[in-house]
Amino acid sequence: MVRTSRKTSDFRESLLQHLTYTMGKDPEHAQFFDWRMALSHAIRDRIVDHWVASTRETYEIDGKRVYYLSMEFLIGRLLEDGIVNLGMYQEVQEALASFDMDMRTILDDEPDAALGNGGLGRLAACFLDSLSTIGCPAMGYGIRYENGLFKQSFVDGRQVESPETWLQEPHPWEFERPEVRFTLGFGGDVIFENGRTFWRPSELIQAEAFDTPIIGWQGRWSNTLRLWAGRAVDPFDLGLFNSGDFAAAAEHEALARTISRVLYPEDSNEAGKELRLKQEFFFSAASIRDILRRFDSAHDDIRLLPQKVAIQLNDTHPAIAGPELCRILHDERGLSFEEALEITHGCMNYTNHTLLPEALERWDERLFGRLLPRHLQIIDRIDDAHYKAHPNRPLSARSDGQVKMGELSFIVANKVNGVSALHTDLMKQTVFKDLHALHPDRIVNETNGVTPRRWLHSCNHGLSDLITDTIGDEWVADLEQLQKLEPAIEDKAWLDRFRAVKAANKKALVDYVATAHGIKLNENAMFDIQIKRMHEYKRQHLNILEAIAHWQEIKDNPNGDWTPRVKIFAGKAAQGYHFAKDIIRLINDVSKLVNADAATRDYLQVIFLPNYNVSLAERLIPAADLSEQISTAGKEASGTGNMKFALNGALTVGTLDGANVEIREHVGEDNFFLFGMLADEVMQRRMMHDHAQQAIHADPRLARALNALRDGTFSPEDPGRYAHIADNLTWSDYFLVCSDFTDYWRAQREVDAAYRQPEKWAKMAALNVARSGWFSSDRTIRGYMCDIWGAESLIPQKSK
Ligand SMILES: CCc1ccc([C@H](C)CC(=O)N[C@@H]2O[C@H](CO)[C@@H](O)[C@H](O)[C@H]2O)cc1
Repeated sequence: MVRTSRKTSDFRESLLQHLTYTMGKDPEHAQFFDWRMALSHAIRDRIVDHWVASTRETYEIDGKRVYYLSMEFLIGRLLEDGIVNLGMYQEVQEALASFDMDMRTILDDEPDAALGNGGLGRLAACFLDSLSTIGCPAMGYGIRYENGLFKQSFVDGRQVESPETWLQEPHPWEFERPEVRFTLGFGGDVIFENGRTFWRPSELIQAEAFDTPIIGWQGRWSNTLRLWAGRAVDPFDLGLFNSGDFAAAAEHEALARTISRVLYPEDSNEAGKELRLKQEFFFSAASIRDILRRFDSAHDDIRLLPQKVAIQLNDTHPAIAGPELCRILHDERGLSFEEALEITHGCMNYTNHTLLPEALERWDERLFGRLLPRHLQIIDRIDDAHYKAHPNRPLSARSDGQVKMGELSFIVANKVNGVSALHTDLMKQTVFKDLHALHPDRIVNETNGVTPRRWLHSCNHGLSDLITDTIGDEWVADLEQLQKLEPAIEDKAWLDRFRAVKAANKKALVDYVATAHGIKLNENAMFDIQIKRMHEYKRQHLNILEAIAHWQEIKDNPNGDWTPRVKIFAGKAAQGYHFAKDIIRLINDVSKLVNADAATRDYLQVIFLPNYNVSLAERLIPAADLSEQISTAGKEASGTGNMKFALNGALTVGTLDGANVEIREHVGEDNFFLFGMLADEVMQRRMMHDHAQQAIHADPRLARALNALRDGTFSPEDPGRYAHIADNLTWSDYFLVCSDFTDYWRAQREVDAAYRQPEKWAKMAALNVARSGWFSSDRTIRGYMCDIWGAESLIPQKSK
């Protein structure tokens, strides 16, 4: 690929250069794809300069490096992120306009990198943006899935999944690193020879690195995201090919690629599948090898490792990295086991993201022992060492025929953290109660955050410009400056501009939904949005039950003084999670009936948008009036969507769960619609065997709504379709939908009343914006740097 000059100062020229020499097209014949690729390369050129400089500086300063190991990075699109972080939005817009190209059209041509399921994966992506913006030398390690999270479409209201083949077209944001390959093993046996123990794996595979630069705000620093792809040790067997067995000849390559072929779509139910464990070991072991190779290249005393390396385990999925580091230090480098474990302990840290029992990884020891025989032995020795240190409290990672990755991560880790204040407290009181008693200083809290670059500055230009006009633009990298907006909120003219911004965002969403789905939404209605993975603890079924009861009330009194609402849902259900899929179908069936109901549709519309992903969230959140954060208290570890909505001027109707608690503390209880039982009340209520029947008996609205599920109102062609949902809610209702219904209804009516006072509502919404600065992932990362990693920023910090 010959290029005369790599980068001209004039961006338009650089764009044209790449269209011509990188894409081999002239403006007259170029497709959107060609323009996007040319634009991506022109932006990438400018990012690479910062990347190379940051990488060189990291080596020179040789400070502590952070390694963030995650099975998921829910990145979304990267082009606009690069343009915005380089501060080139205007310049790019003009350059494209000079070729009569619309920037939005080009940006929307990019596929999402959907390498994650939900909260955990998106948090990892926000963290990468903040690590670079702060200038903390760090590297993300993960898997380069050829297929991201499945595409969702609806057939007769049912979720249908199809492969997400984001890599079928060239991906301009990655650099293949053929020189960075590690050979890894599985299976085999453990042999003991002249005093040393060796693992002799029976199956070998290679991990090849693909690097993506992660540029920070104003391009002051750029870190690397290194994703591993499976490759065969010997990809092609010529002998088999010549014998005509063509498939067998290429089998090794196909088998090797299987390991990085697809993301497991479960987001809170451990599959326990062998391939999943192989994926976890594959990327963890390759990352440990790469970390040691880099350390060895600049240091010759491995005992220094904890001073130079901090590893963060994003949940238990990479937990095997602990025993793997131990194995290498002991088996290969000859350190005593005690010393190997001490060094490992000094480097490793673990973040827990869920208390759901079904989401805690517990591997069958036979499967584990067959795949990783030496690691099982190492884990036993880790348990022995822990037992020796705490003989009176036998707590082990391996027990009852299982390898418990939560316990293993806790025992190996230096610091363990939860992701919201409530969640961290519940960790100490429940899943890690015994271990916390043994290690009272190990658990710390680091409440989640979101990057204000993508989730305000980039996705909500109207609000971003209004804020910058009012307080300058330093807020983008110092979000707590939003507080400076508070005086302006008292100014009617300012509030009118704030309201106009929200109205414009709602109009834009109405146009998008009309174009993409042919549905005309009432833009003057309240936009009430619940977008997140489908799960019973997130209670999308409580939301739709309230909508049904509301619809029934409007039908009773169509001329009543109702507050018009549009209820918007979006979210994927794991393939095997049938109850969640049935809730999707119910919402689509309710939507079909209610939206066609002439008597009520001016007051209530319901819509379920397909294929929820990062890019759709960037469209929906700026247009939201109401944010639904209605999980059963004690179940949502934190939530991060809740933060994005508050930051974009939506009011929250929510329970005291996860980070809702801290959002309400920051924005003020008058600016938050609270309902529902507290976490400890939930435990109490669940003790009652008939808690749901009692609730139904006490609330005729609830009873009537449930009857509509049973009598086929929403499925006349198949009346019994939703009886099982009504039965579940009546006879088990583990997530207390019925017991919280009445209070939820009460809160929603308060929401209606508040929305009918536009000034009051706008003030409450603007105060949510002004007081959400603390929920920046920059604040969260500074917490990790200080409390857990002991890492420093390598770029001069702006003086306060
Ligand atoms: C093994 C299957 C599996 C896969 C993913 C997970 C994740 C931990 C689930 C997840 O995404 N948890 C969410 O993490 C967010 C970031 O901390 C929190 O804000 C959410 O509350 C939490 O549900 C559990 C189990």
